[in-house]
Amino acid sequence: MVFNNFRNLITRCGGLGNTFSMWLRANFKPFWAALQNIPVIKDVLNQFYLSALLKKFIKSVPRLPNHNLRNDFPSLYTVYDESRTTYSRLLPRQPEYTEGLPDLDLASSCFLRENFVPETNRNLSLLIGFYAQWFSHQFFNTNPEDHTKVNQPVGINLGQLYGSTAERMKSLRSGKLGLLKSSVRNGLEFPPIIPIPKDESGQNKIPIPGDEMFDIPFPMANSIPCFAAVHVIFFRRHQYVCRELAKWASANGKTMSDEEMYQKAKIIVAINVLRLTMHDYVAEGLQSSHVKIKFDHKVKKSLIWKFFGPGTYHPSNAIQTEFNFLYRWHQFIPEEIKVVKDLPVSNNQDMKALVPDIDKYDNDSLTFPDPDSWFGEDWNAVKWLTEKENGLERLIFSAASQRAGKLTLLNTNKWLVKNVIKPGMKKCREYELASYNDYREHFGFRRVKKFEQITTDAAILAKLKQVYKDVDQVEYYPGIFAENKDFGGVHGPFLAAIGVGMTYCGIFASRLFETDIFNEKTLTSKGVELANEINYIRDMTRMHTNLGEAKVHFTVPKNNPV
Ligand code: HEM
Repeated sequence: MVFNNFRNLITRCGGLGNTFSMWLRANFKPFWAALQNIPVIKDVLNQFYLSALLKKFIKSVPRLPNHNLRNDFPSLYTVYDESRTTYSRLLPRQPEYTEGLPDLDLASSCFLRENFVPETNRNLSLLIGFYAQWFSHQFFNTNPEDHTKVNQPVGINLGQLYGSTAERMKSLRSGKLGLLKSSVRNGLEFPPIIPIPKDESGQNKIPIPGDEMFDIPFPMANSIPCFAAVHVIFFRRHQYVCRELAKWASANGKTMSDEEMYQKAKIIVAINVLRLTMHDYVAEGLQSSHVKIKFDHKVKKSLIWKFFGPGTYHPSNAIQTEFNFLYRWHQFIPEEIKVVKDLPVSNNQDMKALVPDIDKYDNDSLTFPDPDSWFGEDWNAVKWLTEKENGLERLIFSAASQRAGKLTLLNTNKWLVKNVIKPGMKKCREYELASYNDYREHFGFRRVKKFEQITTDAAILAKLKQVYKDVDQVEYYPGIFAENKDFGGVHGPFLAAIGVGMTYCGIFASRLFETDIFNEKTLTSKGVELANEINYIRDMTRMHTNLGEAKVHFTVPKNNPV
C-alpha cells in the first residue's frame, strides 16, 4: 500500500527527478530563506532559477506557436501581434477523442460541490481569488458569440485597466495630466459611472444587474462587487501616480504632456502589478516551494541568462487556450460571500487591531441566485462601492478574512457549475482539446495508467470512474484539478508545473523585458520611486483605500477556523 502510493506519487509528479526536486523545494525553509538573503547570491540565484525555468518550458510553451484556435498550421498572427484576435494552442485538435467523450452534464458534475472544502495547504483567503480574476482578465477575454475570438487584444498589457484597442484606450482617458476619466461620489474617486445601456423593451443590453455601471474594459466586473473593488484600487493607483508625477514635474520646473504622463504612469503601474504579482500573489500566496522568484527586469540581459537561459526568446503576446482553462479557479468561491456590516475606518488603531476572521463580525452576504437565474441588483458593483458606507473597504477586508475553497473537483457551487463550468467544458470540446494524458506527455510528464495515479481522494476517484470509461479518456480541464495537492501545494504537481511554465513564459515574453525603461531617464526619479513602492496588496490598500493598516493579505492566519 505505502509502496503503491509512493509509486503513484512519482508518476503523478512526472518522475523521480521531479518528485525529488518538488520535495526539496517544499522543505528546508530556513536553508532556502538564508540562501535567498545572502546579498551577492540572492539576485544570481533568482536569475538562475528564472533562466532555467524558461529554458525548461520554452519547447512545450513555444513563443512562436504553430497552432491557434482557428488554424492547426503556422500563421503570421501567432507572432507578436498588438491586435491579437485569438488564443494560441499547444496541441492541435483531436476530433476523434472529442467524439467519444461522455455526456456534458455528467462530466460537469465532476466539479459540483456537496460541502465547501477550504484551501488549507497555503491558507488562501478569498481575496486572492478576486485578484487572480482581475489579473487574469488582461489575458483572457473570450468573445461570448464567437469563441475563437477575444473581445479585445489580450496579453500582459493591463488591458483590463486601460483597454487594449486604440479607441478604447482613448475613450477612457481624460486628456489631462495623463489621468483616466473618473466619477467622484461622496468625495471618493471611481472609474466613470454610466447608465447601463437598455434595449427597446427597457431591459439591460448587457447582463449586469441594476441601473448603473463602471465604464471599464471588462464590464462583467460590474456584476461581481469584489472583482470591481480590486479594479477600483488599481484605477486609483494610476490616478495617484499621475498626480505625483505632476507634483514632481512642477517642483522641478519640468513640463510633461498628457501623453508622456499617461505612458509613464502606465509603465509604473505595470511594474507595480508585476512586483505585487510575483512578491505577494505568487511568493506569499500560491507558491508552496520555498524558492521564491523575484521580479527582475534585467534577467534577459544577465550573464546567467546567456549561459543557462533558453537562448533566443521572442517577445510574443501569444496566450494559450490551455492556460485559460487552467486559470478558471471558480472553486475558490464559497456558497455565499460574507461581508462585514461595519468597519471602524476613522480610527487607524482600531483598523490595525481587527482580526481577519470573518465569523467574528456581524455580516451581510452576497448569495448566489438560483442556477437558472442571473445575479440580482444586490450584486451591482456601483451600488456596493459608491452607495454603501465603506463598501469598498468592507468588501476587501471581508474577502481577506475568509478562506478560499480548495482548487479541486467536487468543490464548485451549483450556480458556477451551471453557468461557468459547463460552458467552459463545452468550449474545451468545441476546441477539441487533447486529453489530460496527452497534455502530460506534451510537457514531458509520464502518462498515468490508473485513476489512482491522479488522486487518492476516494470521492474524486469514484466520480472520475463514474464519468470516464478509462483514464485515457479523462479531459484536460477536470483532470488537472483532480490531482492530489502534493507537497503542500495549492495545485496538483502537473497543473503547478505547467501553470508556472505558461505564466513565466508569458510574463518574460512581454515587451516590458525587451527595453531598458526601468530607469530614471525614462521614468524620472519620482517614477522609479513610485514603481518600487508596491510589493504587497496591503501596500495598495494602505495607499488607495480607507483600510489604513488593516490586515489585508492573500492568506488568512493558519489558526483561522476551518
Ligand atoms: C463570483 C465569482 C465569479 C463569477 C460569477 C465568474 C463568472 C464567470 C463567467 C460567467 C465566465 C464565462 C464562462 C464561459 O462562458 O466559458 C467566467 C470565465 C472565467 N473565469 Fe470566472 N467567475 C468568478 C470568479 C472567478 C475567479 C475567482 C477566477 C480566478 C482566476 C476566474 C477566472 C475565470 C477565467 C480565467 C475565465 C475565462 C475567461 C475568458 O475566457 O474570457 N473567475 N467566469
